[in-house]
Amino acid sequence: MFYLSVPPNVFIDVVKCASKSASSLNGWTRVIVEKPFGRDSESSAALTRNLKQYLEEDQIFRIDHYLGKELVENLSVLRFSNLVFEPLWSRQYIRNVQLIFSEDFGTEGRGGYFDNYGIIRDIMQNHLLQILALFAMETPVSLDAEDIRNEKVKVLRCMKPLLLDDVVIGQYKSHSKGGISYPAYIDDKTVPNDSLTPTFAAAAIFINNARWDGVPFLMKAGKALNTKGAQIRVQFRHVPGNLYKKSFGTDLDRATNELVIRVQPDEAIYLKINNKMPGLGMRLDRSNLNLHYAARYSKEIPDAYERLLLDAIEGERRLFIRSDELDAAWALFTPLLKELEENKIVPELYPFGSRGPVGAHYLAAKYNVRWGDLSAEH
Ligand SMILES: NC(=O)C1=CN([C@@H]2O[C@H](COP(=O)(O)OP(=O)(O)OC[C@H]3O[C@@H](n4cnc5c(N)ncnc54)[C@H](OP(=O)(O)O)[C@@H]3O)[C@@H](O)[C@H]2O)C=CC1
Ligand SMILES: O=C1O[C@H](COP(=O)(O)O)[C@@H](O)[C@H](O)[C@H]1O
Repeated sequence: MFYLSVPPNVFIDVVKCASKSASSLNGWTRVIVEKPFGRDSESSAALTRNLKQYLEEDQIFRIDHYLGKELVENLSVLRFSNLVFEPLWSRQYIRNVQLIFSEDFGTEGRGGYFDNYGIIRDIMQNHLLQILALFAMETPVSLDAEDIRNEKVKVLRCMKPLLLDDVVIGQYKSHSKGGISYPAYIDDKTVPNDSLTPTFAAAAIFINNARWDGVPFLMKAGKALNTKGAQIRVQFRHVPGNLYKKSFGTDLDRATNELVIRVQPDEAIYLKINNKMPGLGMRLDRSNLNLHYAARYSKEIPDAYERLLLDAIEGERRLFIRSDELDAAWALFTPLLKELEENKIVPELYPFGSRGPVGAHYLAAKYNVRWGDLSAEH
């Protein structure tokens, strides 16, 4: 097994040499490829074409380490093995879904790699989109790798390519707090000082199928923000004819159920519900039904790469990206990326350590959504 932890410009040479001089004669030869799998549809297709000169598709293991994270693996279990969730998993009950990634540090010396890609290619087109595909796909025929990947491809193909109007980009600027000064993205020595590369992006994605028609899937990813984490938030619709409407005042959104899958840190799955506060009066409260992993399990959660490497050794392809999945993913983002770059769209600056550009709030508001991670009681 070869793990290509090398710069992408040497992928093909390494694969060529490995397949000609070091492939197994009587066992198997597999190659794990790290992202970036190209920069857009064309370069990704060229990379696949070149790899396939030397390898069959089933020898190529394209890694997306988010698929190896415990709570991303658990997504299908949650959906397909609990009667209470699957019937609610559609436009009928779900108002919006949010996929949120944040880091509280900047590019810190990795700007050379990052500046050529930006946050949309670094996080959204792969990690967040993969989670979205698993979240939104139809029930697969079985847990077999091909059955699951078939469903992921189908749902990716139902998504509408992203529109510039549904995207906000940002870039962090320097900021001083408590006597400490935090650098701007362009202060990174490996980044050109006129770089327009986004370090933050928010986007609204729609899925053109019977299950999800009209439901906004909002993605948000950023570096140098106020927190580090990754989460999936599912905001359910209002209760029709709610008998307790008066108790919620004018803000009915606060009263809707929300399912939160906290991928990291401090893994948890919790459901926000309304309940009566104990006492003689009738006052309502919001509480969490909480599966908190650290409290429930004493066993350490394996690192995503541990799981994925073990799967590759065992020939299990379920958590690796098939070439048609990759094509479908690039088809969604390539027109947007081209438009951003050709028109030199200027990112909105946000201070290092902040909650990101205000544009992200306007984007959410356009679809009557509030980011769940920014609410007072998230
Ligand atoms: N670092 C990151 O944050 C991220 C990395 N990745 C991907 O992960 C992989 C590894 O990243 P990273 O460790 O940062 O990469 P580096 O650029 O630091 O290179 C990793 C290795 O590649 C070897 N290498 C470089 N050039 C050649 C060459 N011409 N021929 C043979 N070997 C070469 C280097 O060997 P030597 O030390 O001998 O020079 C080094 O061991 C890459 O595919 C990258 O795209 C993806 C996302 C983020
Ligand atoms: O692939 C990448 O992921 C890391 C974040 O991974 P995590 O497991 O620490 O959440 C990100 O920092 C990097 O920019 C990106 O290339």
